[in-house]
Amino acid sequence: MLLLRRALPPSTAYTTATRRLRVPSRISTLPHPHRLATTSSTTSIDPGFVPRPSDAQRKTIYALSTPPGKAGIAVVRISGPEVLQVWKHIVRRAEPEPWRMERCKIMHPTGGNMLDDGLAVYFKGPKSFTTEDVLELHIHSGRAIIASVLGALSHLPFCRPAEPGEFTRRAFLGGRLDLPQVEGLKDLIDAETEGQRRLALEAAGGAVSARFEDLRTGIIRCLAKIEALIDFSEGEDIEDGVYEDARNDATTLLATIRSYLGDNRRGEILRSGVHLTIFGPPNAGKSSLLNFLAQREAAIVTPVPGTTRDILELSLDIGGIPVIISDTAGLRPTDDLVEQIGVERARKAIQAADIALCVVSCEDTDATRSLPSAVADLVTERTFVLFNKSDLRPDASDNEPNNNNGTPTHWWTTSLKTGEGTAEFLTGFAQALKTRFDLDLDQDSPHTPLITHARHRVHLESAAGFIEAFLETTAEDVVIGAEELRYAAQAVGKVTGRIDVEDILDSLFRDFCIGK
Ligand SMILES: Nc1nc2c(ncn2[C@@H]2O[C@H](COP(=O)(O)OP(=O)(O)OP(=O)(O)O)[C@@H](O)[C@H]2O)c(=O)[nH]1
Ligand SMILES: [Mg+2]
Repeated sequence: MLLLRRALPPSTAYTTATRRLRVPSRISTLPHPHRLATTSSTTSIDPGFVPRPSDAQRKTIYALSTPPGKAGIAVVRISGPEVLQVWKHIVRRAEPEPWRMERCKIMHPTGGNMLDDGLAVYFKGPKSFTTEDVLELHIHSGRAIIASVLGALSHLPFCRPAEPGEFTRRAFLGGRLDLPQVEGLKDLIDAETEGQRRLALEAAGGAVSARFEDLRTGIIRCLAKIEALIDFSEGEDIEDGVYEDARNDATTLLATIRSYLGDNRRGEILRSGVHLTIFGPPNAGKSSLLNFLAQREAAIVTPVPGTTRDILELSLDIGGIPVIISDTAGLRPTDDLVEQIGVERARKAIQAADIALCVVSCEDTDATRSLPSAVADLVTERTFVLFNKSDLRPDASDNEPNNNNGTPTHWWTTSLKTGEGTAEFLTGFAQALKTRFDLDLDQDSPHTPLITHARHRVHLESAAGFIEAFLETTAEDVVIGAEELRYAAQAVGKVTGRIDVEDILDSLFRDFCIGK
């Protein structure tokens, strides 16, 4: 049996621990929009109503939720405590049956004229997107119809137009979404490639939050063991090896966090795009390659070496991966001031890139495929190489590139003029990108990167720092150790917006096995 030395007198230790656990900024205790004060008088639509409530008082918001313009359907979303009043004045029917779509006439609340013949569905809170009462009006999408319906809603004194993102903000405040889900929802709407869609869907669905929450729960379990040591007075016994258990758990948690942090920024890259810089000697076909990838004449191509001077950037989808490609000036010594600046910019772009693709003309290499001196030092085993203009050197070998800095792992031979080798290049290049960034888009969630936003990384870094600090403490300093773990849990909780550990601690303490 391990007998514990108390770090503080019993009463002090208990109150200190209890007080520390009460984190006042608990998100879930924020006033729920349903509980915000509204008065029955604000529901009046008497035109002579004085005074009109301020925007801040008008809790029912409305907005067009679909893009404006001509289309089959537009959806106007209304959320807040006065939704049933909106129904009464706009749809003019008896109370709606929740979650059931109803065909209805959309009427002007004061004018009495019909605005459109559409559909309406009422989502009774909290089973709605915002957790408030929500009404969706499905109307025909045309500028005049949309304007008339939004104009009609503006006549209701208890309604106001929603601020950007306000529906999602209410969903967050109502506890319907946490921060990674909010980020995921935004990323999902912004997603332009398959990879981005999958990543964002996972976050929006709550899987990312669940993984962060597992991590946080793990830290709190560890903390619970340390708190147990603090709370037992001298002479009381507790299971053997609790402190060692906590240290082992903390070591495992630290390794897990470190493995998330050492992900080569896969999630951030997949979300925001791989930065790829095309470089090489002048006239090798760099701009031709950019145009081939973009499937349009984005860059000027001429037989004159030194055509490209500045950096030209394009965003493309290559095999489901978002890629931001930069075409650069050909690298060569030059007296031309403008070209010198272009070459300098090219060098900086190579350094800043996640990946670089060196384009070399087959004419500029020999049978051993030595790379031209202007680029040789910039090509390493992490650079991809494209030998272009194979039509001009039908005898060109298929050998690997020969370089002083290490042999590139991926290279291809093409003629962008005849199209020879371009299909193999495209497939191989997309695969090489996936391999390089470990982005296997065909795999299911266990492979999905956890960190997709810089703020996730910041909070995980600080959690790792606190766990390391805990591991540096000894059994004599359990109170300080507990504090470090509590900070670590809070740091992870900041990712999801959950920073209160008390609820989990309570339940863990209840279940915690104490050998007495
Ligand atoms: N024969 C042949 N010509 C090509 C091929 N690819 C590009 N070209 C030509 O090579 C010339 C230079 O192409 P660019 O794409 O402008 O080359 P670049 O590397 O961007 O050149 P700079 O911008 O001057 O550095 C143009 O006349 C292209 O039409 C190819 O595969 N075969
Ligand atoms: Mg060019």
